[in-house]
Amino acid sequence: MTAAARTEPAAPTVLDARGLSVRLALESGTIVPVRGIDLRVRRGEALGLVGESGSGKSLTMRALLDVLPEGGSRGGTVALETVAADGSRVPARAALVFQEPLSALNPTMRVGDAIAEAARARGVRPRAARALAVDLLAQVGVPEPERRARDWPHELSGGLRQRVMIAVALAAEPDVLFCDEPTTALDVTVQAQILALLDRLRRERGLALVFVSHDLSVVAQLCDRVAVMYAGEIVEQGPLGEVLAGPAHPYTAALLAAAPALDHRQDRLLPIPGTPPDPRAFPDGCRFAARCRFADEACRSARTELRVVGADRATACIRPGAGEGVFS
Ligand SMILES: Nc1ncnc2c1ncn2[C@@H]1O[C@H](COP(=O)(O)OP(=O)(O)OP(=O)(O)O)[C@@H](O)[C@H]1O
Repeated sequence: MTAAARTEPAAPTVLDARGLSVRLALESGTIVPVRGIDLRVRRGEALGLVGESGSGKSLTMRALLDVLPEGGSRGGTVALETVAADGSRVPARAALVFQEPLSALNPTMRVGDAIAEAARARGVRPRAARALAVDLLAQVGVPEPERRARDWPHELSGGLRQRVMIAVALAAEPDVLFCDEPTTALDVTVQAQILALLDRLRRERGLALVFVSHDLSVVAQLCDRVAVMYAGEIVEQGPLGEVLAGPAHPYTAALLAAAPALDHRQDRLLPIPGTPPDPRAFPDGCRFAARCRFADEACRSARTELRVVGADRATACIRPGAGEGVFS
């Protein structure tokens, strides 16, 4: 796989979020851990949403799907629909793949039945749903699919379980597949196989992917575009190759320097010095300023809005490119 753009420019939009924010009502008060998120994903495109733990990736994804935790509400607009050439709008179907399939798969259901159930939820008849389950197991690379369809989730390895989870997701015939750290729990060889599978599915089916990860080098293997999150905001967005070659935000540059080598000799993220701010007390101005070696007074009082810095590229840094080359 390469990071080259593979998406037709004219591919229709399937997901369009504008000014998305998340508000959480907690016992200790209300917080806004995510704000001002603009995201657009086209058919067949893979968008990576990357950032450290706690940056708001999962809440953003849950807000996009309107499945926020208790006490959560979203602001802004989310259009999960395809816009045809004639301008008509058709709702887009979405499915979700999690990090830990064992907790997502029903332990009392054979894996074939779990896939068939997902197909039946969109009206497929029982016999056809069972046949589809075996077919989907084959499509996601599960060997001996007829036999494996009768297995229980706990009988499968982590990699096979993740393939089953992807088959469950595909049974819903999604236009957009949301993946939340789907390979984080897997060893690097199996991780590469699952990424290759997701890449094949999007090419064969025109599936759009929203791929959430803390690991930029994983995102780099799969995605055409990347949105970098920090402290609940997108701080940089653009085509993957361009962002990697010349990060326009010092946080992206720091993430890049901390990312495991693309050859996976290193399997964990090296921490960036300092810690992200608490959503209960986000600072005014640039939220990365306290950890940024280029920050000055202007940064601490600046309005951090994404600014266009090139074709299809945006950064929230008021000095785009300040950290370029310094962290690497
Ligand atoms: N139910 C909740 N109650 C209180 N705070 C929450 C809740 N869910 C998320 N948060 C807070 O919102 C912020 C964003 O969380 P989120 O889970 O979206 O981050 P993330 O980038 O997905 O992190 P991770 O990679 O660890 O999942 C964090 O500071 C988190 O502590």
